[in-house]
Amino acid sequence: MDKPSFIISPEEAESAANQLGVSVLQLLPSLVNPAKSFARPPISKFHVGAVGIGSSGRIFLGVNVEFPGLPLHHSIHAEQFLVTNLTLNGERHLRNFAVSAAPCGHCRQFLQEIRDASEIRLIITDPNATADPDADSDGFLRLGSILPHRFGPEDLLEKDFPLILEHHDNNLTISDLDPICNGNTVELKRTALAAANRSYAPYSLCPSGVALVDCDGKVYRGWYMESAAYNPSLGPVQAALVDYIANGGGGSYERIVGAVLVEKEDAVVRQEHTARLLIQMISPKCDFSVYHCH
Ligand SMILES: O=c1ccn([C@H]2C[C@H](O)[C@@H](CO)O2)c(=O)[nH]1
Ligand SMILES: [Zn+2]
Repeated sequence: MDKPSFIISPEEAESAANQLGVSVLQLLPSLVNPAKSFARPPISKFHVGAVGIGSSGRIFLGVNVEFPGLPLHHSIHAEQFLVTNLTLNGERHLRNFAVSAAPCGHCRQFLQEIRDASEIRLIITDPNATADPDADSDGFLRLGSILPHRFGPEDLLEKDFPLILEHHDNNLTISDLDPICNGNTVELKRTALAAANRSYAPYSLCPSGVALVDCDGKVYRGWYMESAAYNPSLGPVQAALVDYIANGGGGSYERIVGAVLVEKEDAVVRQEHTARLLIQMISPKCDFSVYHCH
């Protein structure tokens, strides 16, 4: 593969694995280094790459992203980027992933939102990582073995509640969706509403979605995703930036010229102020509007 993209089709994965004489599973660790080169860590300069395979056979990449000028908790971890990439592309399950460094506690926790999280297998490609006696013969470890005694969705939700990668529709609407405003705003508003409808906010019941448009008129979107442990939750602007980084051709954030957030008016968890702060910091001239849904 000359230019690794953030998604690799099952056919491409198969042919790359054949060329290297390895299985598709063994291909994952070999994609971690190329993935690392797409990370955006201007604060730490520490590049993290995560490469996972979904139940469809597609391979997804994740990288870490940091935002100078803002507190560190705005950062996107590579594993969170990977989960966002999976959900934005309708992938229903993550079975195996490779990652350049041991996943931090926050990521181990965020991954708990995936059904049967303990059964997800991972391999840490850092050559300094200590060999784990619990690893399978192919070197992969179960997430459950590095996060025992888990706190997760089943502590707070009904057993069959749809989890982060599973289909759900929040059935949100905006009463005056198409008032007289220019076409661009209508499209962004519709996209942000559709994103909010896919938001995973089972703990606060405050879903939200963001649409971004770049200077070429290309639209990106992302939705808020919560963690049972609250703090590892990922904001809707971060999720939309995952789409921008994965599909925007690698440009700077200043190319983002418009942003729309859709959230509930009476939300107990509101994104508006944080979203404005982040967007203003990364693209000061970006136009930002908020619409309320019901
Ligand atoms: O599990 C982890 C641990 C750290 N990082 C990132 C966050 C930050 O950008 C940098 C330094 O912590 O590495 C990840 O992406 N995943
Ligand atoms: Zn992490």
